[in-house]
Amino acid sequence: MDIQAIKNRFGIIGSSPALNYALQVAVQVANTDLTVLINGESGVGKEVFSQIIHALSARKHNPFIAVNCGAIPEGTIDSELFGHEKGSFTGAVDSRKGYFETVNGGTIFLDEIGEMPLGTQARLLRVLETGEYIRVGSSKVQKTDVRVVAATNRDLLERTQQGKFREDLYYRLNTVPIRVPALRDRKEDIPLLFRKFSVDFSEKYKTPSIQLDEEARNILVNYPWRGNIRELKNIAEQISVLSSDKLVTANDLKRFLPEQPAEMNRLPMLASQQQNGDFTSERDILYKLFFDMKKDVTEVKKMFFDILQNPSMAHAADYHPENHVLHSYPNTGEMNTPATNTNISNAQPIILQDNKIDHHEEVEETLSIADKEKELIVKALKKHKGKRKDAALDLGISERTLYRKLKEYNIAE
Ligand SMILES: Nc1ncnc2c1ncn2[C@@H]1O[C@H](COP(=O)(O)OP(=O)(O)OP(=O)(O)O)[C@@H](O)[C@H]1O
Repeated sequence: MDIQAIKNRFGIIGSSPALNYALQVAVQVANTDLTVLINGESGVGKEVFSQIIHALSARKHNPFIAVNCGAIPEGTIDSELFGHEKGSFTGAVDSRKGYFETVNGGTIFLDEIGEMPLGTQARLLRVLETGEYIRVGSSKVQKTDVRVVAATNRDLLERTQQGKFREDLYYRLNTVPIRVPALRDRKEDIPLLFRKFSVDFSEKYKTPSIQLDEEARNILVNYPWRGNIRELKNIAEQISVLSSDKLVTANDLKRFLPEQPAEMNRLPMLASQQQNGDFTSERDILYKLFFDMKKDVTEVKKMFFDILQNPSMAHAADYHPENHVLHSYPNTGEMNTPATNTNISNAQPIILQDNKIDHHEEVEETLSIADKEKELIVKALKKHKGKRKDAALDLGISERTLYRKLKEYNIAE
């Protein structure tokens, strides 16, 4: 089948040889029942390969399901994949079919296979080799006919050496490997993707499509894109929404790229516009408002932390919110500070009008909730030697939420 037709059908942008080769392999292998292991960094677009393989196979009229092994807690993954019997564990009030049962005849895409617990790997190996599986809490062997396409952004061979991934399963899965190249290894695709996303977002947000000047284009092409296409798409969306000037210069672009201070990344246009004291659209004002509100939330959070650490500060006389001017918003003109004086690029720390407690220095460090959250996540993972389950427990969030946040903040483990 023609590769260009595949690209059109699945919305795949790019013409680099490495991408074309990966697509060629996917097309060739689709109509066999071979197990496929898709390899590539996070955000390179592995999932669409599994869809292509299913759609071009004889199973195309049967179910396809994508399961993210990294997002399912260890305690429930066996039951989700293979089902369980009533009463097999606390909370199993009914028996339930697993995906290998419901997808019988179709394809299962097991994303983040490297995160699969060892016990589940044993069950998976069995189903791959014999088509047999057993529901959790049952002793009855059942049969299924499911094709497995797996994906990982990890070095699975290294995981086998660490004892975290079964070697026999690795070789079983790796029957046909497909390597989806990182964006930095297919630089020629970057401008094409950016253009496509810019057009998509201009339609979505009903704004004129953004364009890059030559210098900006060079920066875009040479940026490392550790979050790959997902990151490029996010940046294109941010610029589409936030940039008032539709011809984006190198300086404009740099403000969006993560090497720059986080605050500037999020609100680049406001910073430049405010130098003129001139807000030109309602949306700009809204963004400014959100930004100020976010700072205030940070401040309130900090107050609580301070109170928790030092309960004596909680006495009414010390903390009456009405005594504190947290911030002023630009929209009403009723606040203490006129909008035009509020310059984000020179954003002053929020100073509580409280003469007993001076938060000045600490507040400067904690302007962004996102940065703080990211820092805590990295700390927790380090503390628990990369064990997501323990890190999530320590952070007081679910593994699923932790997983989402790792993606959101592009945290490599
Ligand atoms: N070639 C492409 N053309 C256009 N959009 C793409 C392309 N490849 C991926 N995308 C888009 O990039 C985003 C990331 O893709 P996807 O989720 O498939 O990556 P992934 O490699 O599976 O990531 P992860 O390993 O984190 O699961 C998606 O929004 C997807 O639609």
